Amino acid sequence: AWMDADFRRQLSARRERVEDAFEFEGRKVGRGSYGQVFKTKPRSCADAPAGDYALKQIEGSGLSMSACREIALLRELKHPNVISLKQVYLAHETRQIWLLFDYAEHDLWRMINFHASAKKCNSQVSLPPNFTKSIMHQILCGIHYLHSNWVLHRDLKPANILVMGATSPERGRVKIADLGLARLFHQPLTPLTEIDPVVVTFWYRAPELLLGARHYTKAIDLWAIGCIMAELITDKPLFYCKQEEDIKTSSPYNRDQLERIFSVMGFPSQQDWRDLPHLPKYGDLVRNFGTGQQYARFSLGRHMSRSFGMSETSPEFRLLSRLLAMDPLRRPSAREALEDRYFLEEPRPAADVFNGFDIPYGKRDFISDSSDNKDDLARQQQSQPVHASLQQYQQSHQQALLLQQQQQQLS
Ligand SMILES: Cc1ccc(-n2nc(C(C)(C)C)cc2NC(=O)NCCN2CCOCC2)cc1
Repeated sequence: AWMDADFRRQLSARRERVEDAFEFEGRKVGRGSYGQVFKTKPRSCADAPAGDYALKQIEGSGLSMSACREIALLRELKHPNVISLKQVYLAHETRQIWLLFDYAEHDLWRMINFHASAKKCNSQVSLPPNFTKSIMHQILCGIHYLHSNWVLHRDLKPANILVMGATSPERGRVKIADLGLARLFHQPLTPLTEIDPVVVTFWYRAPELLLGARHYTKAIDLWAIGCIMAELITDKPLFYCKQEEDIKTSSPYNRDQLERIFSVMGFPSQQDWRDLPHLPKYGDLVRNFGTGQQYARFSLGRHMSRSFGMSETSPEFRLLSRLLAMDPLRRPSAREALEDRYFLEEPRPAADVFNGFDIPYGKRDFISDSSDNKDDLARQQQSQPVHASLQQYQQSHQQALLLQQQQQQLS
């Protein structure tokens, strides 16, 4: 071995083991193709500050390409709205890699599902008037930081927008993360469904990607942020499209997803999107949709005003329509979006997106090894979790609230 055996023994004896520093038995909160995540607390002997941490055990063993990329990328990045990597543990015996992060109790996927379910049974949840504005402001700040460092996210969706919980010193702060799945391949053309049986969702994918654009761009991230803004306002995915089971298409062209986008946005004219005819899949588009006359009367303004009573002259709508420009060249940069009037007028965005309001969401459930966590699978599909019934969801939520209250009384 290249290293003196005695020196290796010394290093090994001194190396801090993750199981010695953290308690994580039975505290798994997430699992997917990327690995698994535990909610942990440092043991008294550890030198980590008290509080909750997320321990991600990377799938596979040894320094895989993705592990290398995640560590190399995260250790360079430091911004309040981007998840921060606290520590890396290399278990030499098992060649396991563990990443330590701050723990985020909430994420937009669970939060939006909670509001959607509450709406369905007419039990309104009170939220600050600047709730959407605060979340949007922090997402754009985080993405502006990433884009300034020439880091593209490529897979922005509600599940990847984490929010710190009540017990965190950063209560109500947005942290952009990437829980994996789309991370292994960078080219937009690689069929992700080959690496993971879980169907990937196209609801947040920009139209140019669906029409064969060969490279991710910053504008692709801004489109996804527009989709997230609409979903925060309406509690429904703007471009919701049923996922055919195990789509094996290797082409990026997804007719149903494009159909959904056109039925909300209208069909892009030559004036709207000059470069459209130069996209690789333009031929398929013409074959499937012709001149798009059937979408002539559709527009985002019509959709948002008819379905959600949103005024087309409101600053909120104007920013939304800028972000959802069909032509990527017409979408604002993150900085230009942050300078939009929407963020300058009252109520101003807050550092705590809950603005001191009680946080109504339950804590993350621990998942057992036996049962596949349908929530986790649904989250990866970014499709709505299939709750056997709303009552079941409510009951489990009520139980969670009750348990939380009992725990608070005990502590
Ligand atoms: C291969 C690879 C995978 C992920 C990343 N990646 N990229 C990001 C940016 C900076 C773009 C937001 C974040 C991560 N990793 C995680 O979020 N990791 C998850 C952290 N979470 C886990 C659950 O608990 C909170 C922290 C990079 C490369």
